[in-house]
Amino acid sequence: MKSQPIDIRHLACERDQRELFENLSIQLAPGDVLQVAGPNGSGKTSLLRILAGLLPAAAGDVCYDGASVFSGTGRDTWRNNRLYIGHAPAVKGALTAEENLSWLCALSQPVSREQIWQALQMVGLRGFEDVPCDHLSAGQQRRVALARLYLEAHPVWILDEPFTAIDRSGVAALEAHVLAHAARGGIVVLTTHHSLEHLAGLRCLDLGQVA
Ligand SMILES: Nc1ncnc2c1ncn2[C@@H]1O[C@H](COP(=O)(O)OP(=O)(O)OP(=O)(O)O)[C@@H](O)[C@H]1O
Repeated sequence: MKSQPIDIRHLACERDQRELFENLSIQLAPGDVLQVAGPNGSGKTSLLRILAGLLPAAAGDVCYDGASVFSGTGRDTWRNNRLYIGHAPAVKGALTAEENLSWLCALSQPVSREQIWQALQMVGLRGFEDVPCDHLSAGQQRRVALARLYLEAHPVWILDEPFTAIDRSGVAALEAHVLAHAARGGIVVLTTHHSLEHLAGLRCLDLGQVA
């Protein structure tokens, strides 16, 4: 699904009365993959949460298709167009992988059992559909959360540390999926401490140089 442009304008972030960054401006076009980099505590997660609409900005605006994502119909449109996966896998331990995905996806678009099984196969979890998530490893739990990228059709992905606890083949598969999404006109904003320099066309925003 093709994204509309994203315009981040003069954004500022404060946490506990400490300024993390200010006057952050960047435009993202369909096909862009942006890695938000920077040292621990520089505000990468905070920026992604602001973009996702989960944390208020101290100043500035973010526009999607020309409308502010912070209020009114622009906010509703944005919620329908962006998929945020936070740094904690956010799966419920008592529920199976299939039940978690069914529940998570129902918030945006209901999916069939077959679709869920296909997505779990894509992230290497075929055969684990019926296992409660608290019986899965850390990497497997993250794979359950990442299966949403194969199920939901949002043009904008906001991914906080998606590679954490993922093994080498899983990282390669996810990188390929991110590039394929961008090639279809999607936009991906992600944080990671992994080097992604080998990804063609990758853009980088270093918060260590913005503050
Ligand atoms: N819930 C919170 N309440 C108040 N301050 C917070 C909260 N979470 C984070 N902070 C502060 O905001 C700052 C930035 O945190 P953030 O998680 O955005 O950084 P980060 O760049 O993602 O770090 P890391 O690389 O360690 O994941 C930190 O100094 C942290 O203390």
